[in-house]
Amino acid sequence: MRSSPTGLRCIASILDRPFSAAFRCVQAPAMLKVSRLTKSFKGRGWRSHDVLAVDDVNFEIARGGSLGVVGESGSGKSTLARMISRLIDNTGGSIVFEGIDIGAVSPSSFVHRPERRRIQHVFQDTGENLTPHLTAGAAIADPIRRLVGLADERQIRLKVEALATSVALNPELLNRYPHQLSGGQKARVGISRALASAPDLLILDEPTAALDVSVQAAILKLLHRLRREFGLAYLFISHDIEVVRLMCEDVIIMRLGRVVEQGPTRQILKAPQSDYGRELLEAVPRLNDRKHASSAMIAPS
Ligand SMILES: Nc1ncnc2c1ncn2[C@@H]1O[C@H](COP(=O)(O)OP(=O)(O)OP(=O)(O)O)[C@@H](O)[C@H]1O
Repeated sequence: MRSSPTGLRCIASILDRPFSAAFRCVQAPAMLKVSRLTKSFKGRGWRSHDVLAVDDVNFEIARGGSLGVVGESGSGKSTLARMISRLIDNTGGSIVFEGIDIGAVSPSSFVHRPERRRIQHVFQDTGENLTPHLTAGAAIADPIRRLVGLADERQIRLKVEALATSVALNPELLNRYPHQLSGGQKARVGISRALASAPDLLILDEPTAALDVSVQAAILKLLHRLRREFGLAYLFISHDIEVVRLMCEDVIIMRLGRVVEQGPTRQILKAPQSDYGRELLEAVPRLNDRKHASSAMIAPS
């Protein structure tokens, strides 16, 4: 469920202040540098043509930094995220992570690279994507075996319990199957899985889109705390510009594959320079502005 204007006010009051304020003054060298990144999907079938899903995108994320990506449906946000996680190949440009152009590594080779465990992708509806026949504990143990290489069952169990504790998931729930967990509990399992390999960068693709507002606020709070505790950097994709306002120091606004606005979130949201940026913001209510309460969200998928 998407957050309503009331929900946004509720989240803001729960959070007290934008998470991003705590991190704003820290300037660190780029951990991730994306340059001229492009993805074109080949057209298939009669009268179809290629789709330029991401077109010449450039940005940097510092260690521990956070970049929000907003834009209407089909603007290329998920494609951008999937290229950085190396789930799909780019057709042009570079993705330099800690000095290595991982954009030159094919997705099939990337699974064997040391960078694989350092960049983790949290999918939209992460909890809904859990394997039905694996308990929560088994789902969290999977990346510990696969990516961390732990084989000792006792050590794995201890690590699973520590991860569950770090995301405030009661360890008693680890024996349950996904259908026996709430949406928020499943989201916590999904986030634990992403944290299992001690990543430096989390790619969060609409991580709270499927959750209702109070659960959304709890998960956003959790993500904020994890970022501070583990020094994580976030690439945070959202339709919800208010969530990005709360979570990210920097933002890019995408339209038709291109970046139309880019810079510090506070600055961009206060004074967007492009027509599209202005349109987007006009469609979003201020947290305490009842006048615009009916048009809360950026166009949904
Ligand atoms: N595998 C694919 N083959 C062909 N075209 C694709 C493929 N994946 C995405 N596209 C196209 O690329 C464009 C960008 O899609 P993408 O999913 O990245 O947008 P998005 O901004 O994440 O949208 P949403 O917010 O709805 O998830 C769209 O026009 C989409 O139809």
